[in-house]
Amino acid sequence: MLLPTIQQPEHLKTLSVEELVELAAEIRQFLIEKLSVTGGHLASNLGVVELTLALHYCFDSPSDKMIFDVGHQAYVHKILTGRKDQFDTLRKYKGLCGFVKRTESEHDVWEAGHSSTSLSAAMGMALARDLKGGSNRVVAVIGDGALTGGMAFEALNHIGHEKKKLMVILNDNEMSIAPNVGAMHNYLSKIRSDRHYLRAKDEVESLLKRIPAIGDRLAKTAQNVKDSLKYMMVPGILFEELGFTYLGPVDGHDLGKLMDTLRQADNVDGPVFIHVITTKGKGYHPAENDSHKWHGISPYKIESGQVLKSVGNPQYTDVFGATLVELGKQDDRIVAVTPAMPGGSGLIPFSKEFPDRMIDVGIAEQHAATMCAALAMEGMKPVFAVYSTFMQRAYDQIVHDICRHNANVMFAIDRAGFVGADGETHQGVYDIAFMRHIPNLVMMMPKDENELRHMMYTALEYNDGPIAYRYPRLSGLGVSLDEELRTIPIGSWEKLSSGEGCAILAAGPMVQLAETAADMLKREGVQVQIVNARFMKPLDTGMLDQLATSHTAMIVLEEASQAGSLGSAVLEYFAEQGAYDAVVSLMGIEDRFIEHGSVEQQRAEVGLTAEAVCARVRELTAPAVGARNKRSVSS
Ligand SMILES: Cc1ncc(C[n+]2csc(CCOP(=O)(O)OP(=O)(O)O)c2C)c(N)n1
Ligand SMILES: CC(=O)[C@@H](O)[C@H](O)COP(=O)(O)O
Ligand SMILES: [Mg+2]
Repeated sequence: MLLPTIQQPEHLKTLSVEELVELAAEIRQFLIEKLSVTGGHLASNLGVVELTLALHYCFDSPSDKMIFDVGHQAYVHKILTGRKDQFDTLRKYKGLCGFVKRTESEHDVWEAGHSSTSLSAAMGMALARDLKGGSNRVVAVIGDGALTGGMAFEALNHIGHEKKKLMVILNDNEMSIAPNVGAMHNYLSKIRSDRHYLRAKDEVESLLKRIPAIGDRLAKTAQNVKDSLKYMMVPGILFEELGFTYLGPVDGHDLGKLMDTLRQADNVDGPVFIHVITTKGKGYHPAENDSHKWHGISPYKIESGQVLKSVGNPQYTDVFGATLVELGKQDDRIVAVTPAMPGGSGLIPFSKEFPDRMIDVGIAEQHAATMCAALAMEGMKPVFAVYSTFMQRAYDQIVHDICRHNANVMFAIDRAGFVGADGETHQGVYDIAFMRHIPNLVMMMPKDENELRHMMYTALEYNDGPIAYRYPRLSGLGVSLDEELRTIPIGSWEKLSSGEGCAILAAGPMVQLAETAADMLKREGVQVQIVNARFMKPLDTGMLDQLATSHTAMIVLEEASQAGSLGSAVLEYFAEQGAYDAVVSLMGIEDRFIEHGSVEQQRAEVGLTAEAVCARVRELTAPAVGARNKRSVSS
């Protein structure tokens, strides 16, 4: 066994290629075993075992900067940099992060989680190196999916212009999470797969070398022929034309070839684009067979590949997907648009039913948003199906192209709230704050999966501009689903129980949390009012005015950033009304990033628990405090 001897990358340098091959097999087995218990991004990491070994064998991290795009495929990097003993805590609360993490190791030089940032980071690090007179290498590993992200093209354009010495390694496994899409993908496929193309390239190149330099005129012609033939035959001509030296395509599982190519790249004085061909899920049959499913996987049985999914109620996402099919049958104007997340967003059923009305644009949230605006202007009913966290990429397009045009776009915002194991880069906790202040937008969140369906129908029937519904990465409550869908009056909240003293305004899963707290308080003889504050915009100002007089205090309970979300909106309202005696207490997420763990652990960390709600109610309704607070707004 070689793996126990590898504590740091330098331990690799003494190994032979044969030993590295053996080590690669051990690492694969390690990943398959560990992730069968913890879950994680198995397929992506199985695909980069040899590539990561070759990188750490040939180059010298951390002085040489190794940047992993998205960072979900950095488990091998973590194994080789002294963290293999922490893998039992992978993606667990206070355990090993599932992405690159600077606080974990000096070898982790760039964090991500969101895709397509690695090339910009590489350019920044190369620029800084040169300004400081440094000589370290800068290497970015980017997947073919991440390469479809607009930022990557912006960086390629700039890198090719500046011609800084750096390496871009394209890990091309033909997969994003789902099969990759786009013209770039098709171009890469041509390079990847056309054997004749590759053989001809060698023949042409050796022929060209034999053309003797004769007479100026003929030599000029010969050079033109050479250039045009090169244009046809050099596989990565696109990248060459952008100013890179293109190397490849190279077998990403052949350690010898990989190392030769890295050494060749190292001798190039300028930007190099290395096209590496890998198999996502390499070495584990179930993952190779279905790398979409095994991109991010729950714990599983190694022998059978059977996933040990917890049996729960249908996920909100599944209810969204099924309801969209129902609505799609009623209205052929509905077009679903996803930025590379057809599976995660629950759109596979819709794509099967309406293949030409489910559009996967690749990792291109900005493009998706603006395209939806145009679809709406042309009379379609676009559904922008997007994770809250990834929608952050499209803020300007939402303002500039959707809301300013008052385009009738429906936002299906999934993963709203804490997301659990993906942690701080993926928490869906900012979208209320960054959307509710945009003119023309309506925003709502259902208390359960049945209300989600009614909200989807409400959005479809709403023709006055952009409308968003947001829902969590959770199982539903198991409530029965109404056959008949009805519209919900825009801006209407819902009183769920009666009570005096304190009213709890809650949205989404926080309604259930409020109900748990209310049951606990009832045992103390305290009856609180619960309100399903299901519209973030517009607020139900009529109910707010009523509550301000009928109750002594209000708590706004939300799994969102406390700054700028629903609680802020309520405070703003009362301040605008001059209702300074309204006692409003906010319970949301404080001003910091919340790392990976379970959703329950993340809620507990920020005090979103039934016990904390009870304590807040007691505090607000205690006679002395109530009177004192009459004059102020607490939060
Ligand atoms: C901005 C953004 N949108 C969507 C995602 C979700 N996402 C995570 S990994 C991934 C696919 C990445 O494909 P690729 O870069 O080819 O990596 P592979 O897993 O194939 O190695 C996507 C779409 C993301 N991380 N960031
Ligand atoms: C790495 C990445 O961004 C995606 O794989 C993400 O982890 C998917 O999230 P879900 O598991 O919530 O679909
Ligand atoms: Mg890929």
